[in-house]
Formats: sequence, structure tokens, C-alpha cells
Amino acid sequence: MKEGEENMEPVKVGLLGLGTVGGGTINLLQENAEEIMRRAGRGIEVIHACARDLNKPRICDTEGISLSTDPNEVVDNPDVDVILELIGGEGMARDVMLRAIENGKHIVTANKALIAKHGNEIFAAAEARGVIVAFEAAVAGGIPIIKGLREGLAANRIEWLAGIINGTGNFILTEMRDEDRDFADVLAEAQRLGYAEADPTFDVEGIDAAHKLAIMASIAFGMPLKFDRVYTEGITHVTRDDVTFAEELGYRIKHLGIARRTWNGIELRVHPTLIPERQLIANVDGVMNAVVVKGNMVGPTLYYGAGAGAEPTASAVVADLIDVVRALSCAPESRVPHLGVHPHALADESILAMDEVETAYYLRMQVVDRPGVLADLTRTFADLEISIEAVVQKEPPPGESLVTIILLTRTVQERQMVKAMEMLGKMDAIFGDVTRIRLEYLQ
Ligand SMILES: NC(=O)c1ccc[n+]([C@@H]2O[C@H](COP(=O)([O-])OP(=O)(O)OC[C@H]3O[C@@H](n4cnc5c(N)ncnc54)[C@H](O)[C@@H]3O)[C@@H](O)[C@H]2O)c1
Ligand SMILES: N[C@@H](CCO)C(=O)O
Ligand code: NA
Repeated sequence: MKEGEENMEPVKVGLLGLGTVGGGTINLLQENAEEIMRRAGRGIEVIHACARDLNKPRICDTEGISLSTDPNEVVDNPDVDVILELIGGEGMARDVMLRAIENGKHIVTANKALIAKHGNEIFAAAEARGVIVAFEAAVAGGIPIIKGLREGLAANRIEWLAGIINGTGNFILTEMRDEDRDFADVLAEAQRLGYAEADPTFDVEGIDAAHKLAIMASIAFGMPLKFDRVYTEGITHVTRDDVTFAEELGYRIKHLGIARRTWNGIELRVHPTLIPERQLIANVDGVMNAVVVKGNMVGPTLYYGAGAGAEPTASAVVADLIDVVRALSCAPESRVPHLGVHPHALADESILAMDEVETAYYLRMQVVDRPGVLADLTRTFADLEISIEAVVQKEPPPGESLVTIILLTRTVQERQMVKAMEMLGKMDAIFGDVTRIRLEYLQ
């Protein structure tokens, strides 16, 4: 080998997981090999991979790759330079990731659950060992939002961000609106297409979005990961009626993750949200994701693209892999810090309890059709100093006596709205539960 040619050896990769993302990654590395070589400056070769069941049919060709069922065999392989962790979960994945770090391997992962919950420990271990843990694929799949926040917006103080960050949930809400389809049926389709998590309650109950929000918020505000402080509400209680009424009033219902810096702390919340239909993000449909980030200098910026699926997610995995290859020759202290600010500069920001958060509301209730009911309702809100933005009364279908009232409030502290809900619960003119969905203008 001539002098200067040492680094032209292909980088050797160990791949954990041969499912949707792992299979997509092998395919992408094969299909775009030439382009990747031009960008990374070196070839990239998967030499060892693992999966639970080696006889399962795959979306990729594993010829020439050593295969194991035990991830530890891959992370202990002395020839492997970089590990791609694409098995998911928190138990085995955490153990093998820490073992890989101990072995001095760089890691690329798509595992948002692991980073959101154990990222502080994992990054500390990686920094101590001088290795990189890259996680672009973990948030909004193929959209380069980690790079955008951590590098593209590095000059800004981030004021807030809001995102549609679960493709499965957005697919369900979109199909409910456009196709009048059954919730379970749409979820089954998302699972078939490889979008849903191994446990799909993570998608519909907002846990997956909370993982991703926790990661983005840490980078946006330069603070350690605080997944357990994210208020999390899913989409299972959103009805087709709410979707339709919201549209009639000029809003769309989206499942948003919101992180906002306020004068007294940081809001971290995931919940269904009405947003004005004129907002670009209100028109992000199907499995697509989008994140709006407001920086104090740049203003609002929008990132849009596919948040799930084999190829889009592999796009982020391989982009990280190329970054790692480029960084191999640079000193650890010159690398982009894991959370965008240097570990010693991470600030322990206070996170607001949900009852301190301020937002507007959409309320829907069924009331007895008799004089004075609307007056009682508005008096209740006036007593709690909650201003009403709009009230709409729907005529009952023929033969029915209950009237549907939709009420939009102005911005109010959650604590006041909880009191209002208690008072509405005691009014005998209201039948059944009052539906409450938060409303944001995103300005
Ligand atoms: N599917 C997507 O669109 C998508 C998008 C972004 C991020 N992710 C994340 O990527 C990761 C992988 O997701 P996926 O959809 O590819 O999952 P998958 O279920 O399709 O594939 C998982 C693979 O890991 C292997 N595996 C799991 N546990 C193992 C163990 N203990 N030992 C050996 N092999 C094991 C399985 O055999 C399988 O090959 C998850 O963290 C997921 O959250 C997925
Ligand atoms: N289950 C996730 C995969 C991407 O993280 C989603 O539907 O968005
Ligand atoms: Na991403």
C-alpha cells in the first residue's frame, strides 16, 4: 500500500437488525454505493449482521455478510468499525450499545425510545470513550431535523418547535378525514407498510412522538434529555365528528409535539391539536412528517418529508454513517457535540407542569335544547375569566333533542380549563363527556 492510502480501506460496518430499517439500509448502501463513496471518501462495507430469525424472508440481499442471531457477536467483532443499531427496544439495545461503546465502536441508531430514555447515560459513555452516537433516523425518519437543529440553526436561540412526528398517527388522522375509514383498519395498514412501532400503542398513544420531542427539545434548548417530563396524550379519543367540526371552523386536527421556551420554563407536550388550516403544517398528510422551528434570528423554518418507511429511514442512517466516516480522522473534541452544545454547557432548564401551560381550546358537548343553557355556559367561563372566541350550535338531527355546542376559547392557563371542566361536569343540561382538544396558532 502506498503512503497516504491507508484510509482508503472500506469502513467496516456491523448491522444489528435486518427488518424494515436494517434491510432498507443494506439496499441503499448497495444501490447508491458510488454516490456514497464520492461523499464519504471511502467505501462502506457491511461485514457482519444479526437478526432474531436468520431464515425469515428479507427485503435485502445478505450474501457475503456474516450472520448471527446474537448482537453481542457483532459488537465484539474486532474488524467492525461502526455499529448500526436497528433492532429497537430498550433492554437488549441499551446493553449492546454500551458494550459497543466500551469496545470503541462508533454507533448509528434509529432508536428514539433508547435515546430519549437512556441518551444521557449513552452520550456520557460515548464521550468518555471518544466515540460518536449518531441518531438522525430516530427523529422524523428521513428529514434531516437533527442536523437542521444542531448545525443549521446553531446561531439561534430557539423559541419553540412544533412537529407532526409520528407518521402512523398522521396517516390515521388523514384517512379518518379523507376516507372515513375505521381507526383499527388504518392502523393495520400502517403496520403492513412497516411504519408502525413493534408496539403500535407507542404510535397512537403519543409515546413515540414524546420520545422524538424529548430529543429535539434537548437539542433546541441545550439541556439533558427529559423524556419523563413530556406531557403525552394520544389520538384514540379524536372522533370523526371533531375532525369535521374543526374543518368547518377553518382548522385541522394534527397530533403535535410542542416544545416552547416561556418566561417561566419550558413546555414539553404531545397531544391532538387544532391548527389553522392556512398553516403549511396543517396540510401535511398521510405518513409525512413536518417540524416547524422558530429561531430568534431566522424566524420560523419548516422541515418536511417522510418520517417512516424503509428507504427514508435508511437515508438518515446512511447520512449519519457518512458523517461518522468523515469524522473518523478528526479529534473527538472537534466533533459536533451529541446534543449540539458542549456537555459541560448543558443547562438544567425547568420544565413546566401541564397545569401551568397556556393554550386555547376547542370544546364539544351535547346539551339539552332549552332557553338559558348557552347563557349558563358562558357565565361559567366568564366566572373563570376564560374568554370565548366562538360558539357554534349544531341543529339536532330530526327526532333528536340534544344539541351539539362547539366552543373555542382564547388562550387560557390549563389550570383554569381543568376548573371549567369540573364545573361543566356538574351542569345537568350537559349530556355525556365534554370533549376538549387544545388549539394552537403556531405564531
Ligand atoms: N420502521 C420505520 O419506519 C422506522 C423509522 C424510524 C425509526 N425506526 C426505528 O428503527 C428501529 C428498527 O425498526 P424496524 O421497523 O426496522 O423494526 P423491525 O421489527 O422491522 O426489525 C427489527 C430487526 O431487529 C432484529 N432484532 C430485534 N431484537 C433482536 C435481538 N434481541 N437479537 C437479534 N436481533 C434482533 C429483528 O430480528 C429484526 O430483524 C426501531 O428502533 C424503530 O423505532 C423505524
Ligand atoms: N412508528 C414511527 C416510525 C418512525 O419513527 C412512525 O410512525 O412515525
Ligand atoms: Na431525521
